[in-house]
Amino acid sequence: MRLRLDKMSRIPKLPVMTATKENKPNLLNRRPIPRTLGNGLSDADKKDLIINHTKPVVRSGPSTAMPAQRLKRSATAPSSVTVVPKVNKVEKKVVVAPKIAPYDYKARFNDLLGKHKNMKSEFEDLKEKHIEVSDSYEKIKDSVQSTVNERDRLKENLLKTLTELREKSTEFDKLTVDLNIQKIENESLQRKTVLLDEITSSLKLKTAELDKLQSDYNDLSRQHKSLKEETEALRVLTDHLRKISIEFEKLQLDYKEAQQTIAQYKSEADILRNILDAMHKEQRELRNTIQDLKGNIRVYCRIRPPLESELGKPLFNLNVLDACSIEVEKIELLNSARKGKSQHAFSFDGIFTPHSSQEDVFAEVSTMVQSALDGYNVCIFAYGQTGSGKTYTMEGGCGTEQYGIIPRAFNMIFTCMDELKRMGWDITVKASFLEIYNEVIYDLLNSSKDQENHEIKMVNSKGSDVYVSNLKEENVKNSHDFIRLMIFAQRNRQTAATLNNERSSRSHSVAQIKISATHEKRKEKYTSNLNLVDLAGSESGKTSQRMDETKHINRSLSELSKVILSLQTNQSHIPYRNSKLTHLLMPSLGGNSKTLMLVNVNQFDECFSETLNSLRFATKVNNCRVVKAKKNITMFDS
Ligand SMILES: Nc1ncnc2c1ncn2[C@@H]1O[C@H](COP(=O)(O)OP(=O)(O)OP(=O)(O)O)[C@@H](O)[C@H]1O
Repeated sequence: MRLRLDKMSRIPKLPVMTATKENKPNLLNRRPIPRTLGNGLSDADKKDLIINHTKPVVRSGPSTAMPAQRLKRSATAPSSVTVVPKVNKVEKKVVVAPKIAPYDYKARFNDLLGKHKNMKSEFEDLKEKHIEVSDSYEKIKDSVQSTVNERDRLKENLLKTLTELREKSTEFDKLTVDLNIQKIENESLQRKTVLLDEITSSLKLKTAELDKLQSDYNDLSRQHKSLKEETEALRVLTDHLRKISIEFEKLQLDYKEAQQTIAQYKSEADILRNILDAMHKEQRELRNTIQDLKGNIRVYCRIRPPLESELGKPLFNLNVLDACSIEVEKIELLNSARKGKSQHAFSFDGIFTPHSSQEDVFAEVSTMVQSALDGYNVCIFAYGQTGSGKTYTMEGGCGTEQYGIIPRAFNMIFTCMDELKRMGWDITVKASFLEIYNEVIYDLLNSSKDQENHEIKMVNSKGSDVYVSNLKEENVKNSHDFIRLMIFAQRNRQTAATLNNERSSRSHSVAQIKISATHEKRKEKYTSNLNLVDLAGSESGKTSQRMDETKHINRSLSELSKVILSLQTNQSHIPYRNSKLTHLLMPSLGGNSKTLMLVNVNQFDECFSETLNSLRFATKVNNCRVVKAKKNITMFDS
């Protein structure tokens, strides 16, 4: 904008022309051009010329002079008018006529005629010239007219341009003024902008400062508020403290008294703890003495009730004579080989009738579990023919009420462990599950098909303890852990049974629990093994369809019976190693252990002979009284 204005300012200002009469351009003021002949002759001149020619004129010389008036007029003619071509001067030959006598009229007439003739020709020339001049005049007139028109148009254009120029100039002036004003305003605005910028930046600084101050203020107010609250709380606390300090002083007195009382109680508690320990010891010893008196091999008989599906089956007579004796009786049909009555009485450490619950059974067995906790090796096994209730007795059914000896033993161990821990014992429990099938050991905690080779090996050179190589042994922290492991082992056993047609009935299943206890204070420690065995069905070869398995079972069961008999008769050599089962149970069957056998029987007529066999075997075992069991307890140095 400024650039444009600058450019405009360079245009020279034109004088402002007002259309007054005086100021009008000369073009307008010019007088009309007088109509003249081409050489500037007026009509009067032409008349003069004709008259003069009619008069005899005596001329001293060729007359070239134009009439003065005509010359004068020519001089005033505007210079701008197109130059009119000069009229050729009529060249007049001055002929000096001979003097004619005044009387010679004829001569004079002839002379006049001559003159007339000359004049006429002259006139004709002039006339031609007049026409010529008239033509050129007309041309000039036209040209003048067009020039005038052109001039008028130009004039008009000029006027228009001038007006426009004047308008533009006025506008330009205005714009210049506006520009100057704008410039001034701009400068002032710039100054104001700079000022405003400065003010803005200073305002920003101030705002930031204000914000900081505000946040500081907020912080301070918060602090003030919290301080106020704290002060209030402190005041309350101080009041409270004052009260407490009064109470504290009282309490201090009470505390001193209490300390004295506690010291007194402590010494009494120590005495009591010692008494309790002694009592525990005595109780344990008494319990074990009772067990010793009862015998370290104890045998119980459990009679299984018929299941709903078996209610129609014929039963033989089974009379429970007292808490420890039963009588079985079968009346043989008259046409059978053995006619007559077959009656047999048996005595054991206890009899569990078909009405005895799992709890009843465990109540008797629990003393054995307690012995394991006291540091004795214990072996509990269920013996009997297939389907007599061995697995039910050892493992049980669904639900806690149906729990058998194994889960109940574990629950008891963990309950007692808490008490033992309170008494200063640190106890760890490990469990493993195995199966002996056809004299081969299978790890029931290993679900892989390819089982490793498991061998029974000595723990030490004394040969008092054994272990099974490559057998998984799980640390058990609580009874849930144990139940989980037991279910896992049961599933593995069932899978093997499905693959190997009723294998579970034909294999011995052993749950091994290893208890390790340490009493740091007393420097006592012991380990004990609790073997819970579900033996294979004890069918005789005659009734069994599967001879191979039966042979193995019967061999291991007869080896078990041999071991028990050797123990009974105090033999120097006990044939533990003759079967995997006796070898494995060696630490729990020897002199340093307690054994409990549950002989399971059922009352079906068809099972009479097998029942008799089982009861006879159990009687043999029951008659066996091994030497007094020894605790595994030892002392250790810290
Ligand atoms: N005391 C009992 N009360 C109720 N049901 C019982 C009892 N004893 C056993 N049973 C039931 O009898 C059936 C056979 O028992 P179980 O499987 O324990 O016999 P088993 O001797 O272990 O047989 P196997 O040698 O084939 O393993 C099972 O259904 C079991 O639940």
